[in-house]
Amino acid sequence: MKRLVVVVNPAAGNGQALKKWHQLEKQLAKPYEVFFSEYHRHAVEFAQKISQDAQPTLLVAIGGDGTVHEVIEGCAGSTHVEVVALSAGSGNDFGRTFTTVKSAEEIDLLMQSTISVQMRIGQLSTPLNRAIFVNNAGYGFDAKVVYAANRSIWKKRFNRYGVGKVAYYGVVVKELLTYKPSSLHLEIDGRPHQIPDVWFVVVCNQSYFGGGMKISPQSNPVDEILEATVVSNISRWKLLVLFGTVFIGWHTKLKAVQSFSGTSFRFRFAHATIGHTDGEFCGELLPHEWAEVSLKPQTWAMPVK
Ligand SMILES: Nc1ncnc2c1ncn2[C@@H]1O[C@H](COP(=O)(O)OP(=O)(O)OP(=O)(O)O)[C@@H](O)[C@H]1O
Repeated sequence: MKRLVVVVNPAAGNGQALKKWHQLEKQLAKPYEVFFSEYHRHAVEFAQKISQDAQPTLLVAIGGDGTVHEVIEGCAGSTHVEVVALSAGSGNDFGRTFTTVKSAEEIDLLMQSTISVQMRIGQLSTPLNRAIFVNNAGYGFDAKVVYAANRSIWKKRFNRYGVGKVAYYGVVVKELLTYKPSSLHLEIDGRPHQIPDVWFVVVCNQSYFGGGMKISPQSNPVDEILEATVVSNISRWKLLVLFGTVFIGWHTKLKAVQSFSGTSFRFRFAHATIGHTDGEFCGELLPHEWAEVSLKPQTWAMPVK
């Protein structure tokens, strides 16, 4: 018999996760355990503990991409812990590709199921940092927006009134006006590419990033390859238009957008550039330091109904 454990990030989706949990707990059949994360990466520590027990477990992560990322990181490599999300964040890119649940009935079905699939995890290594990603890892303009938005006092203030996205768009415009593109040296399975004037590079395990933008339409988390999208040599205002076309996947036709596929990526920038994995800040890459991205031999188990 599987054990049911629910992880709730009370901060996710501006309190949406907590609301969804309160609705769910009224319908959920006992027994179950519930855990509330109290700080950044708390859910990693908890999922690690859970995966040390030998008991087969279904872990339901209630939150956004950051919460799902932390839970999967904590139990990566364990075959007896299955992870499924109940999307309650502001972006929820994970749920656009991977299985999610919405109700107690769906959780009940997964509790009875004996089938799960192994999904691959991406891995990012820099001289100072090592991180996993489920959705994508990016460096440049997009990471700068993530970083600035998460620290914006306006986001917190606007969030109180449920309009946090207004602050987010404000950050996008500010970064659009001030971000300085940098040249990129990118190697894919050993093949070198020198690309000047790069706004960002994002390596994807699935298609979506930034809350529904189909940045990498060909990415499929069950294959053995990753795709990198590089946006370069484009004016600030055309970049804004490009972000509009990303939602429908038309950006790949633009000259400023290059797509590459492979199993192992290495890159470095001429200027210090910050990065993210699954929308979580993952540190700065100093000029000429290498970042390496590959598919990790490890996997995480996703339950099947
Ligand atoms: N109790 C807590 N208080 C504040 N932050 C927390 C707490 N628990 C976890 N966190 C952090 O909250 C951050 C945001 O979580 P998450 O990404 O799930 O929500 P979101 O940002 O609303 O959604 P999305 O990433 O889909 O836009 C994560 O970095 C996580 O580490």
